[in-house]
Amino acid sequence: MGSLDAKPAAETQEVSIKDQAQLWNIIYGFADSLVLRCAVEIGIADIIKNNDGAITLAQLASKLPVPNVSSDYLYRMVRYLVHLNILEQETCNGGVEKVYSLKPVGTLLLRDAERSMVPMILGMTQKDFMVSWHFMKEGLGSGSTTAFEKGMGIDIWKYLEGNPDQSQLFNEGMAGETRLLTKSLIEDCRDTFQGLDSLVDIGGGNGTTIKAIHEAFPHIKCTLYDLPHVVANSHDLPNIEKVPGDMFKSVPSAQAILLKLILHDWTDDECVNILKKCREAIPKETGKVIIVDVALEEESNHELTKTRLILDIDMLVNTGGRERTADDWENLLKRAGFRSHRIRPIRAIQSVIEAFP
Ligand SMILES: C[S@@+](CC[C@H](N)C(=O)[O-])C[C@H]1O[C@@H](n2cnc3c(N)ncnc32)[C@H](O)[C@@H]1O
Repeated sequence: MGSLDAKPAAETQEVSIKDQAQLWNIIYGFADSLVLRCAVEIGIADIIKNNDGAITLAQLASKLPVPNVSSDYLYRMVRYLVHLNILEQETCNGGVEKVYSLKPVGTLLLRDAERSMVPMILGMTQKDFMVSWHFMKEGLGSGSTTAFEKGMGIDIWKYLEGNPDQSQLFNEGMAGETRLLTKSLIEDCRDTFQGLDSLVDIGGGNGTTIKAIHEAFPHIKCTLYDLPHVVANSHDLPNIEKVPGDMFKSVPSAQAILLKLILHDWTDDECVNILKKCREAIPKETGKVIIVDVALEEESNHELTKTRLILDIDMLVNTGGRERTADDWENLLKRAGFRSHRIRPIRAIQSVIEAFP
């Protein structure tokens, strides 16, 4: 008898309270996102920081930008944030009063912190960006149309082009979210950049990444390349050339090309198209394409696997792209005509994939 036959019928298997609770947690997963959004909207993290790092509920209520705060409502929100490991709760005055401070994750909710995730939280949880998740079923049978397009009637890049405020939030969100990633990229892959004389960051957003690379390696001639409306609103970038354009039409020439969080937005055929253009834009002997994207290990129990799989679903729903396994990368790079490549893990959710023409 095969092992499949050995299993009892599914409906006769024991189901525990724990199983049921697990499903409740999944059903209400959106509560985590939206309690977080509310915490950001009312600025809890900054209020705590500006109160010397610790605050009582009454103090917090008095500093919120909301009239007549209900202390019961606020307490229950704060209690949930403690449970989410965002706030720390301690007691003082002989255990009578509770005092709240920021856990390390909570510091990512500070508005002006270098690695703030506030724009990303506000961007990803705003109503327009949640519509696509309700169109997953329609996306399933759609061929080339994403759930985002099904829900919003327009693809994500056109939507951002027509909504400057959302576009700015998205670009700031990407920049904030990837500051830690860029730090790991620079620190863990110094040898990748050290010998380069020129580098183009394709789809470089508001220029945060290329600016950091230029600061770490000032000898490299750096270029930011992105869609015209994105380049027009990018940071002031001394000594960095800005080139507006469409990577599906052409890419500027350089010794190396950086594709950071780009290929996961596109289908395999679209990636092959982009990668072929990149291969033609770099020198055959000394050139390379530096890809920064997830290298998915589907079977792994690694602590970051869930995050990587969530990002894959995000790509599935919103951009039509995907997160890729080592085999997927190998196939893609072979199809685009690259001679060899190596995947380098860094201290990040993503890895670095160096591809040689
Ligand atoms: C997910 S963001 C990544 C931004 C940045 N590389 C980073 O790591 O934060 C994708 C970027 O690709 C850009 N993009 C989308 N379509 C493009 C195109 N056809 N040509 C050039 N850039 C494009 C977007 O404007 C956006 O800045």
